[in-house]
Amino acid sequence: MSTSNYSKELETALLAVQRATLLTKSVYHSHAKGTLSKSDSSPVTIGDFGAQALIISSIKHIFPEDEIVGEEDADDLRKDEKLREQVWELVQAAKLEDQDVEAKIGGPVKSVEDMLSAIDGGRSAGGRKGRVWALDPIDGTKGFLRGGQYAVCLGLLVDGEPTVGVIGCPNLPVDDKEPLTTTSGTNADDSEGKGVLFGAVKGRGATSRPLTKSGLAPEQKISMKPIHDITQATFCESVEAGHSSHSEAAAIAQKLGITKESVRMDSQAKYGSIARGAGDLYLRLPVSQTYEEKIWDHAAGVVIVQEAGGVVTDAAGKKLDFGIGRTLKENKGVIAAPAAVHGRVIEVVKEVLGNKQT
Ligand SMILES: Nc1ncnc2c1ncn2[C@@H]1O[C@H](COP(=O)(O)O)[C@@H](OP(=O)(O)O)[C@H]1O
Ligand SMILES: [Mg+2]
Ligand SMILES: [Mg+2]
Ligand SMILES: [Mg+2]
Repeated sequence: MSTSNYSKELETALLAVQRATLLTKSVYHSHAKGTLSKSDSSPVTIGDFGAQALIISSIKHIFPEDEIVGEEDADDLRKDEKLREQVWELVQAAKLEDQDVEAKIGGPVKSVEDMLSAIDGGRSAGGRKGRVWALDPIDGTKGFLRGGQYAVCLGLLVDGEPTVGVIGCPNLPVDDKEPLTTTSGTNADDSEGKGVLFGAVKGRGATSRPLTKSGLAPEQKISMKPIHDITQATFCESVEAGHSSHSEAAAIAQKLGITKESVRMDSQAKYGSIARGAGDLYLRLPVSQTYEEKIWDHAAGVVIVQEAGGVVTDAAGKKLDFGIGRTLKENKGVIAAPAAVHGRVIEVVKEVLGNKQT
């Protein structure tokens, strides 16, 4: 393994994600989001395709040997000319203002064919060996469509280990200390002055900075809030009850003595929010016994939370295994908490899930 400190990977990921958020923000504000239904009946928009094209094009330019596991592929765009043209317009329009900064991530995507092959560059099967990027061009697509939180997420796995993580959250406040409330995830207006970019490298800590339209803003260190009394904790969960069981989360919170209402928010904005100390715990409790969590839904968030002083495991307390392929098929659920209380939270999760654990 190389002795790299991953600063080039981090800078590339931060700028590529920042550029992609310019595209997603423009779609967020438009009425026509070009929504399609995928084979698993989940939604995808022109924003998802466009962001994936921009980010993979940057990675391919700077790190041509790396593997990429991206959520989307270009099949629908190859079939549908109107959709393809819509995405191409977005991709051409999304430019960082400073050309020198834009050049650092490979400059503009040059043609429609380059755009399609970039999107299809995310078809890697993943695996245990070498360098694999995990990309979620829009995480929380349902939140994106609803007007809630969403995130652009990019992680680098090295030999299966989450090593670099970047998350862009256009609808979160810039201020790390703004506490989460039950409305944090709703009616987000994506206005100027909002939006945060999280970054972390394994062993080097986690940071946040405001999203900009050009070069990177100055960063600040972030860390999880120390918990002195778990009954005062704030926990986050999915808005979608079909992604994480709300009733089991409520039962776990009650057993822990937590009285505050949960904060429901879409996307990996949950990982960023607890990493910066705006919330404390993230509970994702499996609803279906067959669903396999996707590596792109967690890779970036895991590095950021770990580097901010947290521990992330599945609902049984097992380490998440990112080295098996495109999914976390050996894990069920996800629990993220400050290191000091993670063990206690897992005890209670096991009590509540009880005989449901396999
Ligand atoms: N049955 C299920 N259980 C858990 N996660 C699911 C799920 N069906 C879809 N998801 C994932 O949940 C992600 C959103 O997470 P959250 O609920 O925290 O916002 C989706 O990401 P996308 O929006 O990128 O497709 C999708 O991959
Ligand atoms: Mg999706
Ligand atoms: Mg996702
Ligand atoms: Mg997605």
